[in-house]
Amino acid sequence: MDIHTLSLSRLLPLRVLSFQNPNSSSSSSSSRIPRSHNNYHFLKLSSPTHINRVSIFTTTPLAIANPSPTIPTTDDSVTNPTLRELCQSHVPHQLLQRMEEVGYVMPTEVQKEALPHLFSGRDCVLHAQTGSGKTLAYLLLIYSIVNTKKSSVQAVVLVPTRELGMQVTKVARILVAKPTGGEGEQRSGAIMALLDGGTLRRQKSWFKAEPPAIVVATVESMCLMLERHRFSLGTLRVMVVDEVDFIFNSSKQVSSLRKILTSYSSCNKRQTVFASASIPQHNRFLNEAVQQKWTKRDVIHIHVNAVEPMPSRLYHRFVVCDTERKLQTLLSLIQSDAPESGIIFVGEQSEKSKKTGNDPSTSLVIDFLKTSYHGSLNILLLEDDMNFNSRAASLLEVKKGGGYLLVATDVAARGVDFPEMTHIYNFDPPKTATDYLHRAGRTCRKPFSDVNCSVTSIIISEERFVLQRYENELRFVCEELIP
Ligand SMILES: Nc1ncnc2c1ncn2[C@@H]1O[C@H](COP(=O)(O)OP(=O)(O)OP(=O)(O)O)[C@@H](O)[C@H]1O
Repeated sequence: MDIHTLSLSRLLPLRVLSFQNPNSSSSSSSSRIPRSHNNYHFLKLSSPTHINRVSIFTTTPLAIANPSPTIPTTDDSVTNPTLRELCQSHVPHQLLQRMEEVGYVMPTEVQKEALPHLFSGRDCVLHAQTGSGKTLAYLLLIYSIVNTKKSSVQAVVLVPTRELGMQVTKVARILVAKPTGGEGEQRSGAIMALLDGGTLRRQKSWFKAEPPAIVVATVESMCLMLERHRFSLGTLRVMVVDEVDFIFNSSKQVSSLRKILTSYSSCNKRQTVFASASIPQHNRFLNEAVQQKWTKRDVIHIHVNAVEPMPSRLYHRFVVCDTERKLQTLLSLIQSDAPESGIIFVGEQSEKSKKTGNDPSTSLVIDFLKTSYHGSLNILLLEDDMNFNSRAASLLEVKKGGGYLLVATDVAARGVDFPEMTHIYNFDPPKTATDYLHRAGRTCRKPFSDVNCSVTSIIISEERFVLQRYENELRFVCEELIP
């Protein structure tokens, strides 16, 4: 078996290995961890104090990361290429212009490592931090392959939620919009979002009359289209599965995804990309991908920042209180933090709790904030049980920019980009370390920014050990806030 794993932080020469103690007065640690809050003081460290944070900076590409040997050079365009330089002979000129206009000039780490492999036709598993720019990496591959003027489906992006689908579609459309002063126009309808919900029927007939070049679809919608023979994968050149671990873990989606991948495996001339910030047991996954022929044998695993799966500008805190004090504690935190925008994650209501007629946590939090919070942030809700129009309306508000507090279930935890987000609150604890990672990853999403963001878990004392497990697994340190 010929699977290549490029775990950059393991393979690259480690440039800096720094151990920082938040009690030290070094400027780097103090700039990272704000020390004073109106109502809270950091009094206690929850983990051993001798190793507080391990930051590993891996900025030099290794020869092994490239398909051809690296020739040592002092030329900056080789060691530090721009996105234009990486994409030059692959992506249409107009799109490069547009990309720069939008603000994508320098590649993020995962883009720098992945794009040469993607352009060379290799199947790839993109495994990199939340907010590290995986979406742009696979969209650039798609635009290097498809002819948007042609009426046949050449690329499919599969996503687990409608919200993520809307976002990917938006970025895909922004990239092919006419650049200022540029020439030519894209075929309208070259990109289609095939997401569950109201417009699906209309889209199906449109799909038949004039197939789009690129389809962004939820797994279930795509499976339905295939089963009803409204669509075949025969013309496909590239398939991307975003948040792949989530889909494989979802009892609702996994069998549909397997059907799609099995059907796709018989296509010729195909390229496959899987993406996520978390791919537990990735070696097993890669083996299965090859065995099931979802990918070619030389699939490449691009693992960026394997040691530090969450952005290093993110700092983690927790506060312990009684269940009855949780809402009040949340309010105090919001008042002292004064977030630009924040998400309050709450657990999904169990079937049992629904049957007994209890209110879901989301309603409790929303109702409490609407009566008790008197700040300027707009209070919004996003949860599974909302109808599609209300979900879309909340997302639209969020996408207008900062200035909101979004009360959400984990439906908002995967892939959705909230660039203005500065604070995450876990009102209910995440169920797994992976859930923690994706919730926390909704902040710090401006790749080249140095703004600090925080994630705060409000827990009862019995939940402390669960958080400790997440700290060990994800290798971060959580500080206790004492009210
Ligand atoms: N090269 C770049 N330069 C500047 N900004 C970028 C670049 N690439 C991506 N971004 C921005 O970074 C943010 C995060 O990107 P993106 O949503 O693709 O991350 P991701 O890796 O898919 O995250 P997740 O794992 O959470 O899905 C977006 O706002 C995007 O516009």
